[in-house]
Amino acid sequence: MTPALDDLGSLDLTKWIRAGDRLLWSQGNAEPLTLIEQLIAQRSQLGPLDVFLTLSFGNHLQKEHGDTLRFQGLGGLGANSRLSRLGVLDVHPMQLSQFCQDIHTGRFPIDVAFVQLAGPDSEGNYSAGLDHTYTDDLVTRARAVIAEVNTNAPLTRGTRTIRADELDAVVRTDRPIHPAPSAAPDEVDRRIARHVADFVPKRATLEVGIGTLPSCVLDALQHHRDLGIHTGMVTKPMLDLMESGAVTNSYKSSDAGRTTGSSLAFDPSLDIGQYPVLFRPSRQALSAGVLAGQRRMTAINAAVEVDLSGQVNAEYVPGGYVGGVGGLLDFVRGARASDGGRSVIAIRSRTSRGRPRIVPALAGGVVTVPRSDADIVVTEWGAVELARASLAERARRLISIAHPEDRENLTAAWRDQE
Ligand SMILES: CC(=O)SCCNC(=O)CCNC(=O)[C@H](O)C(C)(C)COP(=O)(O)OP(=O)(O)OC[C@H]1O[C@@H](n2cnc3c(N)ncnc32)[C@H](O)[C@@H]1OP(=O)(O)O
Repeated sequence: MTPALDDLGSLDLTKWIRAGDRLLWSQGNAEPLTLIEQLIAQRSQLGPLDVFLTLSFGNHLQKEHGDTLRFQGLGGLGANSRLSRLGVLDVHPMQLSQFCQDIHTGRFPIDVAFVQLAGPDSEGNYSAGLDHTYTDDLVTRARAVIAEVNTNAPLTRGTRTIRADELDAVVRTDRPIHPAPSAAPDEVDRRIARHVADFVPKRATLEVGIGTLPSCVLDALQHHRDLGIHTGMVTKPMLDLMESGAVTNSYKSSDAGRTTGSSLAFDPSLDIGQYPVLFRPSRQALSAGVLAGQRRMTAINAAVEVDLSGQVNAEYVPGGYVGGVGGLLDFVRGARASDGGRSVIAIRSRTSRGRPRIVPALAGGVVTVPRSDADIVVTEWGAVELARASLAERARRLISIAHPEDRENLTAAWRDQE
């Protein structure tokens, strides 16, 4: 029988957490902030703990919490980049599919899980709400599962619901959901989006990464028809395309008629129950066979930088991690293995500080996508295809879409490398 803890005052984490434990919690909009605050408050009573971080939108963790909490994680995704730049985040470079599979099998053991849930439904069961990425794996595998049920989290259709007797403790809250950061697209983003849209074939199944650029790409697909979506995070622009008829999911090879995702970007104006969306754990959604089996799987993702041979860094900038492997390599390889599929890496040619993003050598030598997996690279200056091109041809093509003021330096650097 699950203890009902109606207010946080009755929650004493020392009942469930032991010194040396590894903790993992729901990610993105689903971070259980009440439980995290309680962990921070009680940390000195709990002893040293490994806190494993995935995607975070809030700045709740501070360097000084490192007195007891050892921060580890998949990278500098979202707000975790701050911890990396402060030098207190130990990164595990893992593909998201493998990470979730390893939690599921117990090869990457999690002792204590904090999960944000929605519900209960009319039968008394809970939904993973905004994040199905690894919630099922945590509930199945962790020694202790503590749930924060948020009345603002929507009930979402997953592959299963969570029974009350699978939870060790439940805290209820009506605190607002922490929003994802958002930035308005500018003309450069729109130019990139138009180039990307040219590579989206009829009846393609799309994966679109998160961030300003990918949202802008979705806006550029308004005149397409009968597209499908099989992605990581489901966002409002995707649901808008479902309403307009650009996305029908009719030609998908699996989950036909439904958009497939693993998490939902929270938007208080959305009634997600009205849309045919199925949320699957990432270990299923990112499985190589499922992605390769999709019709014209088209993966569209951002990156930090691309080198002249087509290697992609989506993780690291001088000074720390700002991204991670995430589902990027899973989607790139799945798209390339799919019949008629394409992988598009879309980047602005320079950062906001004028640093080139097409470079002779990647920062810190960090390769997220090997050059043998390169397909299409797009900037605001155009799009080039790298698959089946020689190294010399790749360099020539990539220099042609670099910022015009960087092309001479890049050409000289390439000659030096030859
Ligand atoms: C479930 C799934 O995972 S689905 C698949 C999608 N997931 C992935 O692709 C995982 C890997 N990708 C990512 O993490 C992200 O897409 C990123 C990091 C590559 C890009 O994310 P964005 O939000 O567009 O990053 P953005 O371009 O704003 O860069 C983030 C920071 O790095 C800096 N930066 C970016 N590129 C560079 C560069 N080449 N040199 C120096 N700094 C750079 C930016 O200036 C910015 O810094 P700031 O926060 O101080 O302003």
